[in-house]
Amino acid sequence: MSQDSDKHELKIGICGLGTVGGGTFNLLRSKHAELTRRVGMNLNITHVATRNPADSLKNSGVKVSTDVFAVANDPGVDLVVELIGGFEPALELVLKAIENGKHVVTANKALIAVHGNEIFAAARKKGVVVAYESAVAGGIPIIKALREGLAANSIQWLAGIINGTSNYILTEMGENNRDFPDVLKEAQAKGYAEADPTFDIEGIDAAHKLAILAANAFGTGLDFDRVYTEGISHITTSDIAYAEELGYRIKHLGISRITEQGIELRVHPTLISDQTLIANVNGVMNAVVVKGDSSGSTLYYGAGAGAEATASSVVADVIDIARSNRESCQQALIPPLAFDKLQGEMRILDIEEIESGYYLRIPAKDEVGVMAGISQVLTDYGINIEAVIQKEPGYDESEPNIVPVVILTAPTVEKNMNVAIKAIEEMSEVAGKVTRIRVEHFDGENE
Ligand SMILES: NC(=O)c1ccc[n+]([C@@H]2O[C@H](COP(=O)([O-])OP(=O)(O)OC[C@H]3O[C@@H](n4cnc5c(N)ncnc54)[C@H](O)[C@@H]3O)[C@@H](O)[C@H]2O)c1
Ligand SMILES: N[C@@H](CCO)C(=O)O
Ligand code: NA
Repeated sequence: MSQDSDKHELKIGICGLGTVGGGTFNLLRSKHAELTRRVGMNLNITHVATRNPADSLKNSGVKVSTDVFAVANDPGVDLVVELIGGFEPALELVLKAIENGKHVVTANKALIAVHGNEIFAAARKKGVVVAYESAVAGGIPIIKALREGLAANSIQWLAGIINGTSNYILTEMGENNRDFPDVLKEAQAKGYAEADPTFDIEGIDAAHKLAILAANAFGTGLDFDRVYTEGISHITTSDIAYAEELGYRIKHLGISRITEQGIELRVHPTLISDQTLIANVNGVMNAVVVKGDSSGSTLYYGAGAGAEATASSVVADVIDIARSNRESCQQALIPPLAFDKLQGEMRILDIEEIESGYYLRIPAKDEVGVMAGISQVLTDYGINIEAVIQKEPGYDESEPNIVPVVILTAPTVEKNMNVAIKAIEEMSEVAGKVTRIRVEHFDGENE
């Protein structure tokens, strides 16, 4: 850490100068004078590590390495900003920085969700901070809101659009009827997607972020392995159109809720009423609704990805650390997670135990009595039908002999719905797999 002589300077090392690293470098440099005035401390980039150093770095006065460990081992660095992404060498790098007594700021949700328990234990031992605001919902200060703004609440549930790439794809499919691969390519070109875009479209990135949100909201450990994870790759433009006909939008949501039975941790496409605020969050924007027992429901909205928005959160973490250094706080302003002691073992519910409404799209054959048969199966399992759409044969051009039947059900336990779906698929009048999308109504979301 800094010597007394330079305690008014925070020496920053940045590892990785891609989308977020480049944005962070530019933000810290372009706002240097203003940030110094606000924080009362020089936020100086002293060392960067990048694979292919740009010529413009040569005369920048910043030390440049190609090896990220040169930054973690540099005595002229107080704080390491990890923006290389992935697990290796990011984990080793972060642990090395901590071992060397340096604070860490990272945007790497995969790393925090999967290895956070180990990283925070090491940081606690060394008395350094590991901050990760930029890892969840890009530019939205959601970690700060949970940790500070809502600190007096018991959180009852949270739900969010927390993957910008998926939201961008669903929005473009719905509004402009565009093809999935085409929109994904565009999201990649804009720097929104992960290095491996299956993380975005299969829900893994959202599951990383949900694990981090839930740990902050409910004081649990990081339980990424227990997050039920489903992506958007099976959603069709027809599903989006049918949902709209019924007054709903399809959004990829991360949901965590405390129930009497345990805690829900799940990410999946979800039908939500088009009258809710969150249903109208489009493009790369993210939004998180948090229901506190005192605050009621609160909504946080902003850009979920992109160089500048994400850099805003990286630099906010740098500023928090600078302030806690400057004020010689006894305790770091940013604790490892929201709670010093984790809540006792809280049972994480299996997806089969969760109750929700369902949207079912059933590929029926054009035969007499098919609708009566489907209704009978649902009645047999005690599942109420709330709405039905039945189209004429050939409505869906890709399946000319099929009569699509779309049903919205009242809430039921998933285990019950699984057996009902199996029974429907076994009907001779049904031609294939049933598409199922969960439906949610959040109490108080629009208050
Ligand atoms: N792009 C976003 O909008 C966004 C938003 C929030 C969080 N994140 C997270 O931020 C991190 C960085 O994402 P990005 O979009 O900036 O990725 P990126 O691919 O644009 O940048 C990563 C950079 O790190 C460099 N790098 C990787 N390994 C290295 C190594 N061993 N040594 C030196 N350089 C190395 C790469 O060459 C690249 O320039 C990831 O963890 C990502 O999940 C990204
Ligand atoms: N790939 C992520 C980046 C922001 O975390 C997304 O699309 O949301
Ligand atoms: Na954030």
